[in-house]
Amino acid sequence: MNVLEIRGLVKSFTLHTIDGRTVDAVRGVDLDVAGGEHVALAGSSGAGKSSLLRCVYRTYVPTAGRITLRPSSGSSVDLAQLPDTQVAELRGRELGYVSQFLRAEPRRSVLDVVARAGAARGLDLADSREAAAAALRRLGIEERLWAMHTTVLSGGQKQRVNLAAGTISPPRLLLLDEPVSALDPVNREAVLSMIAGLTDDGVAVLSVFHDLDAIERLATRVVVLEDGLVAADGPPAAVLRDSALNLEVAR
Ligand SMILES: Nc1ncnc2c1ncn2[C@@H]1O[C@H](COP(=O)(O)OP(=O)(O)OP(=O)(O)O)[C@@H](O)[C@H]1O
Repeated sequence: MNVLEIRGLVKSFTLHTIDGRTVDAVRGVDLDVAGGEHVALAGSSGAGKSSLLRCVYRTYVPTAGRITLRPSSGSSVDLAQLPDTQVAELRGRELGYVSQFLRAEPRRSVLDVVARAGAARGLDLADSREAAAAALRRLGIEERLWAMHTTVLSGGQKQRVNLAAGTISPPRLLLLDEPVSALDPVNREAVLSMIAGLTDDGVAVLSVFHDLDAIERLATRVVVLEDGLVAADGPPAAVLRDSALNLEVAR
């Protein structure tokens, strides 16, 4: 069953500082993601991949189109039209987003940051701290780092804390924007297996990886964007080897 159905999605930006010029980042995209499916967005720089993810998470308000999310209970909602307060509620249990950057929280410890994400997903205080500890162990964050402030972590540690927070109590739909870009090979491997496990558990995943190997290993489908439009949609093996699509995915 589809967890996410996007129809006719358009996102345009008006550049007020440059003569009010308009940039059309997403120009009419249709896309479905079912539970237990991992759809990877591919395509060259500026094709609209991150803008599309941000429209689904509603960091960006879409210019036109529908983004239907089927929550675990209750009726479907159109994320494109939903009031901000209801979007905030959905960002708990239903909708998760992990970008390559950890939002700086100067006075919070690593454990707090992850536990707060658990609380936002509806866990009570004790459960959220326990779940945070489990998530940090899963991501290989040593216990000696848990009391530290997130600002002092290395790039790779920050990225793993971010992943721990994003997956502490897996949402129904997980959006990933280059989540392994700062990781060393060992940690990258651990994170890729964890993401594969989430898909096996039925989570719907929509991702951007600038890494062909990660896409081949994790994706059940690849959607190639070109200039804000879908240029291809199919199984990874077929789509990634279609040289005509001129994929600029960094290895
Ligand atoms: N906040 C914004 N304001 C203005 N233009 C934007 C904004 N965000 C994205 N764009 C523009 O939209 C287009 C698509 O950008 P987007 O970041 O979605 O592409 P992408 O496929 O994710 O690229 P990359 O692989 O380089 O991250 C680009 O031309 C970009 O400059």
